[in-house]
Amino acid sequence: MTSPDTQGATESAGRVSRRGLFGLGAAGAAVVGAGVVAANTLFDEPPVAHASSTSDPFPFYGEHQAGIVTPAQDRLHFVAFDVTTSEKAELVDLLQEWTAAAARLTQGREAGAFGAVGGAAEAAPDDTGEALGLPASGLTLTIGFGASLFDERFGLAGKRPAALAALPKFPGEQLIPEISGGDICVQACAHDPQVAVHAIRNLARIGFGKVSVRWSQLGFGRTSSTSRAQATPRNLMGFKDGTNNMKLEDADLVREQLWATAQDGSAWMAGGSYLVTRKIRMMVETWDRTSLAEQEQIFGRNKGEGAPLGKKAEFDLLDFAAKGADGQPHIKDDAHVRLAHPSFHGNAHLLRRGYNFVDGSDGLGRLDAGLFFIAYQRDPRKQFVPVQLSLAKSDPLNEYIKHVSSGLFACPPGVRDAGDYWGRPLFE
Ligand SMILES: C=CC1=C(C)c2cc3[nH]c(cc4nc(cc5[nH]c(cc1n2)c(C)c5CCC(=O)O)C(CCC(=O)O)=C4C)c(C)c3C=C
Ligand SMILES: [Fe+2]
Repeated sequence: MTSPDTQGATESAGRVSRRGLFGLGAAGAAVVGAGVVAANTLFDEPPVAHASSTSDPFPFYGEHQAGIVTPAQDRLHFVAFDVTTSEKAELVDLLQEWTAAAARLTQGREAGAFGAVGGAAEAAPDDTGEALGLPASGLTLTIGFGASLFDERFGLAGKRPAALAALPKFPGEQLIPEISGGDICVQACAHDPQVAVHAIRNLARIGFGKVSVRWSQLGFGRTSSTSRAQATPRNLMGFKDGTNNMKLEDADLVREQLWATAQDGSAWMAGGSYLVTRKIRMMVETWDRTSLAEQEQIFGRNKGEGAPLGKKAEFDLLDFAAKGADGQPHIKDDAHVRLAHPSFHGNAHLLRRGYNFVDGSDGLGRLDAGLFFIAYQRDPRKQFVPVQLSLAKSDPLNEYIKHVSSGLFACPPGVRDAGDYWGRPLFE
C-alpha cells in the first residue's frame, strides 16, 4: 500500500504525476518542458498494488479490467460511443491510443506525453488540462463492446459472443433509443468527478473523427458496495443498496458468476465480463409521499438499518419463510429482495455497481433523478434477464420507477502490459 507520504516520495524519486508537475517549481518545470521523452519512459514504472486512500491509483494492467471488482468509487462518468470510421485499422489504432492514454490517466498522469502545457504552442495540447494538480483519485477506466460493433463493418460478426444477445423487451420499460446502446462504452469511476469527466473528455478528444459520443451519464454516490471493507451506501429512495451484492472477497462466486471463460464460447472474452446498464428514473415525489411501512414492504428491508424485515441487523440472513404474529410472512412474496434473490433464479448473482443520478429537473417541477444501474456478470441470459423479467412483472417498486435507457456490452479481459491494448484478443 502506498500512503500519500510514500507516494510523494516516489514522485520526487522520478515519477511525474499531475500533482508532481505542480510541485516541481521552476527548475523542475524546465526539466519537464525539455524532457517530454523522459516523462514517457518513467511511465513504465509498476503501479502500486492497492489504493489506500481516495487519491491513490489502482493498477491499470492485469488479468481483468479494473472498475469491476475494484471497490466502487464515489463518482461515475459513463459514455457510449458510435464508431464512425469504417476502417478496421483505424479502429484498432484508436483502441491502442486509448489504452495508452488510459494507462497514463489512471495513474494520475496526463493523457499524452506533452500534456496540457508541455507541447508546441502552435499545436492543440494532448491533455485538456482540467485535472492538472489533481491526484489519480482512484480512477478506473473500463471498456466494453456493444452488439452493434459485431455487424459487417469490421468483419467481427463471427466473433459476437452468444451472451451478447439482445435483451428482451421487458414489460413496462420505456427505452429512449438515443440514450441506449452504442458500439463501445467506457465506464470512468473516480473519487473526484473532475477526474472522471477529464478522462472521458480526453478519450472523446482522442477519438475525434473515428468515434462520436452517442450518450453519456454522470453519477454520484455509489449505490453498491463491491467489497466487504466498504460501508453500504444509500440510493435516492433512502435505502441501503448493495447489502447482498457480490463482493470481491467472494472468490468462488466471482470466479463462477463474474468472469467469462474460453469454454463459454468466445475465447477472446476469457477473463472478461458482461455489463448491463439501465437508466432507471425514480418518481421521487410520489415515493416521498409513501408511508414508511409501505416503502419497507416494497424492498423487504427496513429503512434505518437495512435489516431484512423481521430481523435486526443489516447482514442478518433473509428468511422468506419467517412469519409475524399475524401469520403473514415478514417479507412479502413480491418484495424486491425476494423477487431478485438468487435462490429464485437458479442461483444467479449479479455484481451491481450503480450510481445515483440527478439530471436537474424536468420542467414540471419534478427532479429528473434515479439510479444508473450497472451490473456485471458472466452471462446476462442467465443472470440479469431472468431477474429483471421477474422484477418487471411483479415488483411493486415499478409504480415508482421507469427504465428509460438500456445498454449491454462485452467487457474484454484486462490489458496485460504496455505492449497489449483494449480488445486485442478480439481484433487479432
Ligand atoms: C435486474 C436487476 C435489478 C434491478 C434493475 C434493480 C433495481 C433497483 N434496486 C433498487 C434497490 C434495492 N435493490 C436491492 C437488492 C437487490 N436488487 C437486485 C437486482 C436489481 N435491482 C438484486 C439481485 C438484489 C439483491 C437481492 C438479494 O439477494 O438479497 C436492495 C436491498 C439491499 C441489497 O441487498 O442491495 C435495494 C434497496 C432500486 C431502487 C432499483 C431501481 C431503481
Ligand atoms: Fe435492486
